[in-house]
Amino acid sequence: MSLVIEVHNLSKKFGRFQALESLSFQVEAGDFYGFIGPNGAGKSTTIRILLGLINPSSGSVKVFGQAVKVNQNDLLQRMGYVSSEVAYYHGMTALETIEMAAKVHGHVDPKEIDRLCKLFDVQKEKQVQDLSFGNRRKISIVTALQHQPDLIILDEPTSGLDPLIQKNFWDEIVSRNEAGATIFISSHNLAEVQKYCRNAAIIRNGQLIEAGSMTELVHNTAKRVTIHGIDQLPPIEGDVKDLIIYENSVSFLYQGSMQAFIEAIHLYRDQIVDLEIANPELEEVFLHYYHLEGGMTDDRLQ
Ligand SMILES: Nc1ncnc2c1ncn2[C@@H]1O[C@H](COP(=O)(O)OP(=O)(O)OP(=O)(O)O)[C@@H](O)[C@H]1O
Repeated sequence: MSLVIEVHNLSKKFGRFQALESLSFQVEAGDFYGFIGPNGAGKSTTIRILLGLINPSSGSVKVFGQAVKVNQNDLLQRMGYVSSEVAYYHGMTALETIEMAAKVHGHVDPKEIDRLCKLFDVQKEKQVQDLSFGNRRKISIVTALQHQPDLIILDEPTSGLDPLIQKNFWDEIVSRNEAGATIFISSHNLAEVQKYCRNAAIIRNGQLIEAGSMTELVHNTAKRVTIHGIDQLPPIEGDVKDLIIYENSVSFLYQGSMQAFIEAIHLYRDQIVDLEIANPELEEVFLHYYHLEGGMTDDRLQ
């Protein structure tokens, strides 16, 4: 399988601030890849480097096997990008803005513009400065998709979109992925990432903390255990977090040996009426990583 994105030892400094540090990950052709991390983790900075909008301080970035800066124009023809913030030239309508972007690409089918505008309910004749945030975001989605890119990079694409448009958006992105496009998405909506992405990377303070398949990310961390019939935590050896004690049940995240767990709950075998062991939601996995020692401290100013 060929690689569409190769990020190797990438570092970026803004003055004395180390925004990215030795970041490495790869995205294969046809993947649906999630890029997650809290505010300020370095997601947009990485994406801007991938697009050649800013330069790395060190390390290398390749897209479709080519150095981004060397072949930027050719590469951008094959990429579609929805940025986290949208700004357009005032005095132009939504349609004029979309058509201007189409001219830059040079090979956009007007019927496709029309289809996408209908799908996302774009207010074509309104001036961009008069549009709401969500309606401006729709322009950015149409301009990112209209030229049938092979790589679609989405930075917080659904923020500001109403639920109906969000659904249309995901249907469209899934069908583009099924047709062969590679999707790279940064999002704070972890339910969304878990639902659609096959692989993901988690970054914190500019560093990669985990990357792998969505199944591995969710399975290799703690399990969510709920025991019905008792109202105290059995003496389990292992890592127990996020304990919630209800009137007649306990629920917690457990990471440790299953044998130790079974031995501990065996002591309560006469009281236990039901037992649930589930993989946590991605949101719980995310919190697990961010509450590791030192997780929230940001000491990147040097
Ligand atoms: N041009 C810049 N000059 C100085 N610092 C910057 C610049 N751009 C980004 N940063 C800093 O780099 C860090 C990473 O920013 P970035 O926008 O990549 O984070 P993010 O993960 O996309 O966050 P969010 O989820 O809030 O969008 C932040 O602390 C930000 O303040």
